[in-house]
Parts: sequence; C-alpha cells; structure tokens
Amino acid sequence: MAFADYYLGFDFSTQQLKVIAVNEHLRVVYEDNVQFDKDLPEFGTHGGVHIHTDKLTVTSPVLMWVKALDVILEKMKTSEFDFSKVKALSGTGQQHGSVYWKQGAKRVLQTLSANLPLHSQLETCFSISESPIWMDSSTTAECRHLEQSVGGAQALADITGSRAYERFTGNQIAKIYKQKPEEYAQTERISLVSSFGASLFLGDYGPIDYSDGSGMNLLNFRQKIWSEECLKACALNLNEKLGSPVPTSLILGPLSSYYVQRYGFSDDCYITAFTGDNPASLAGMRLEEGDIAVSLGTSDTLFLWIQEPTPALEGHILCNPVQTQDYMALLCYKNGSLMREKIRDDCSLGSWEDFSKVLQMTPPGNNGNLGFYFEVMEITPQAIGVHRFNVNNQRVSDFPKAVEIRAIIEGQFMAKRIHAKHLGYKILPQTRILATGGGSCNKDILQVLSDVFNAPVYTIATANSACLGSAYRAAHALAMHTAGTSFADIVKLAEEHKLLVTPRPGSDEIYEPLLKRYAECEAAMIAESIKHFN
Ligand SMILES: Nc1ncnc2c1ncn2[C@@H]1O[C@H](COP(=O)(O)OP(=O)(O)O)[C@@H](O)[C@H]1O
Ligand SMILES: O=C(CO)[C@@H](O)[C@H](O)COP(=O)(O)O
Repeated sequence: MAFADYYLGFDFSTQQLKVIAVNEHLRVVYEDNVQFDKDLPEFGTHGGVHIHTDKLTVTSPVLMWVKALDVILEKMKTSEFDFSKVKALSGTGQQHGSVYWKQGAKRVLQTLSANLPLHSQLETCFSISESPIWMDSSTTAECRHLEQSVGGAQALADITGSRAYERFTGNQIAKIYKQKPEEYAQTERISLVSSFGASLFLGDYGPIDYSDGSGMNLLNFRQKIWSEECLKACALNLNEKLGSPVPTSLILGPLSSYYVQRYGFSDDCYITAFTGDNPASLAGMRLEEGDIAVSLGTSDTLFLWIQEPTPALEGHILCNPVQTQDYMALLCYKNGSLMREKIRDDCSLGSWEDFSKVLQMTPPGNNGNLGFYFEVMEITPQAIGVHRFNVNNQRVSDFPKAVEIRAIIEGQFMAKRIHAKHLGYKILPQTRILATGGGSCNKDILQVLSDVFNAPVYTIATANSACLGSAYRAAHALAMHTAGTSFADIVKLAEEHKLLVTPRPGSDEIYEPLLKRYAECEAAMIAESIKHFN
C-alpha cells in the first residue's frame, strides 16, 4: 500500500546525525544515520567531539554537522526516498551547544545554490569554527559570576529553572565574549544546535524554542522571555544576537527552495521549530505524568513531565515541548554510554554480548559491592574518578572483572533513583519506566534498571526517540495549525509501548538497603572530593 504523507525528524546528536521518516499512521518508514567519527573522519573527532588539552574544553566542528546533513540527504536520495511526500519536518539537537553565525551568513543562507552541497557554501559563515558543546566544563568562573549577578544559585534557578551549569549556553557565550571579543563582535546570530539545524532547512535564522531555550541559564522559564539581568551578566548585545524565543510547536515557515530544487521536496513542506534532544525524546516516548524516562545515549538522562515546577540546586526545569503551560524535570549524567564502553573495554570484554553475559551471571546486589564511575567530571554529583566500596563500606582499589561490570550498571541506576527522589519523584505501583537511547537496546542493562527501580521497563519502536519525537512534532504542528488537534490526539496513532522487562522477585528487599548505603557512600565521596579540591 502506498502512503500519501511523510513526516521527517532529524537529530543532530553528539555522535551522529540521525533521520527518521514516519507515514501518516506514524509508523517508521525510513531510518538512517551518519556517524561523525566513521563517516566524516576528516574532522578527526572521537565520539563526535574534540576534547582540548585542558581536559575541560569540549567542542565539535560546526562544519561537520553541516556536512553530515549533506551526506544523510544524499544517502536518502540514493535509497530513492520520496522527498515529495514530506508534508512537514522538524528536528532536534544535543542540548546547550552553541553556533556562532558570522556577519553576512544570513544572506548566504537565503541565497543557497541548489547545484552545490551546503558545506561548501557555508564554509566561511561561522565566526567560531569549533562549537562549545554540552560536555564542556570550562566555564566555572562564568557560572559563579552569573549566580552572583542575580543574587545566588537558588535565585538563578528560580529565574531560569537551573542554577549555573558549566555546559549551559549563557556561560559558554560569556566565555567566548571574554576570550574571543573579535569573533563575538563579528557574530550576527547565536543559535543552539537545534535552532542551527532549523536554520539550515529554513534558509534563514531559525528561532530558539522555549524548551531548548530553558537549558541556557538565560530564559525566564515561567514568563518565556529572555531574562534581562542574565543576558547582561553574560555578554553585551546578547538580546539581538539570540532573537526572540518561540513556542516549541510553532511552524516556522516553508522549507528553503534549496531542498525543493536539489532533492525534490515539495514546495508545500513546512518546518516546525527544532528543540533539544531530551524534550524531543519526551515527545517521542509519549511520556505521561507519572512515567519516568531514562535515556541511555552518550549522556544518561532521566526526565519527568511535571505541572508544578520547584527549581532546586540539583537538576533542571525545562519548558515542556508539547504542552506550553507544563514543564519537564531533567537530570543529566555525563558519564553515560562512553563510561560503560570504557569499563567494558578495560575488562577486556569484546562486545556488548559478553558484557550482557556477565550481568546475567552476577547476583543482583553484587554481594554488597558498590561503585562510582566518573571518567569526566560528573554533573550530579560534581565528582570525578572511580570510587569502589566493599560490603563493609571500605574503599577498595579494584574489583574482580565481573563485580566491576555489575557495579557500574547498578551504581549508575542507584544514583538515578536517589536523585529522582530528591526531585520529589515517588515510585508508585503504576510507575512505568520508559527507556530509550543507544544503551536501551541492551535487555540485560534494562533488567538491572527495572530491578533497582522495582518498576517495569517499556520501550518504543526505536531507540532514537528524539528523532521519532521530532517527526511526531512535525505532524502535530501541521494538524494543530489546520484543525487545532492536540499532541495527545495525534500520537494515539503511534505504536503501543512495549513491555520489555519486569523487576525480578525480591528486588526491593535487595535494593532498599543498598540504596541507603549508596547514598551514604556518595555523601562520603563528595565530602572527600571537596576536601581534595580545597
Ligand atoms: N547493545 C548495547 N549495549 C549497551 N550500550 C549500547 C549498545 N549499543 C549501543 N550502545 C551505546 O549507545 C551509545 C550511543 O547512543 P545514542 O543514543 O545513539 O547516542 P547519541 O544520540 O548521544 O549520539 C554508544 O556510545 C554505545 O555505547
Ligand atoms: O546535556 C544534556 C542534557 O542537559 C545532554 O543530554 C545533551 O542533550 C546530549 O545528549 P545526547 O547526545 O547524549 O543524547
């Protein structure tokens, strides 16, 4: 059967650019990706990023993202994807990263020649060629300055939904303003990775949406306008360089004629505002209040749909991407998939299958052994290094390999459960955990997640929920615009969530006391880290 309409979602994530197309029944009809390290080796990235010699500064080449779009569209063309059926598209990007468009770039975007790839035309359009990204932790001084300027960390959280975080865009811009004043002066527009993606498709500057905008330490998250005092504390003339933020479900306009002429898109294809990958995942997983989403991507994140925001010194409040008056609470862990990969490789396990076998063979609770694994400075808690504790809470320098594998997975999930509780989240009998991201393909990892939370784990049709959510959001914006249809109504068409694992009997008895011990060891470890750094 031939389908009439397609909706596209793109995801400019940390390690790759992904695309998903759904038909009018919201079934996935096309899925592909371009891996930055493997497919674009000329940019010399590892895991899609450049870690600088200070080990704190982390950037990605902006032109790599542009070239990845050229490559993925060419791949779709080669697979005879029918671009003419696409009614609307949207997209998403890793959160917090920033792109600096040079004076004159808008004109180039507006006059793209369909005979040439994007990257050759946009080569000279960026005043900063290496975009700071979410893994960066080099802006501690800027964070303290911003908090002091508005009356402290909690005051900043009350305005923007988060205390100052190194990766948040306002602090990154402040660093560039201080350290690269000429480049800052030459910048006519600053985009997030998400609104940069929208700009490429629009052939003009795409606005920042409320949801991703609330990950900048700059947006008044309740009023949904830039906070004048935050802008002023970060850089001069920031208001005009950012443009006005817009609702996440806004239709920005038709697709640039570049794509119509070069790829055969219809000139009636519309673009919905792009947003951050975690908000887009919330849409893709069709999260409902009471659910808890756990994303196991490059970063690990945990997020909830909330109505009553209580900004605190731990975690973030973001504007909800599908319901403008609601919010989402988010926790982010830097030591996610790459840390698991490192332990897998350090334990000489060649594959995820071997890693899984170890999880299957080792007992839940790991005989009381606990571990904290932070290759890079963690966000929650702010700590670094590997810290192992035996059953008597004594520090040990190493674990046997099998114990190590279970310790990292149990530790990562115990941390999430403890921190979710700090956010006010309670596990109820009806709690569903919705898992996504690359690591959610691994059922044995999800079994540990289910056991630690004592709740069932569900997944959706693809691990690329941010991409899928973008395709849904594109379909929704069009339906809302023409018929006032709600997002909940649109996604009724989507496939049911799939129950993947349930907690093993007795999990609660094992993990209740262990969670208490984990929290105590975490507190001890933080106290030691503070002593060490002072
Ligand atoms: N079977 C698996 N078990 C555990 N982790 C996996 C598995 N397959 C992929 N991954 C992890 O998924 C990560 C990529 O996740 P993904 O969500 O695609 O990342 P991002 O969107 O941040 O680019 C990889 O770094 C890899 O470690
Ligand atoms: O910093 C955060 C959220 O605050 C990260 O979650 C980024 O949004 C990166 O996402 P992935 O590429 O890991 O999905």
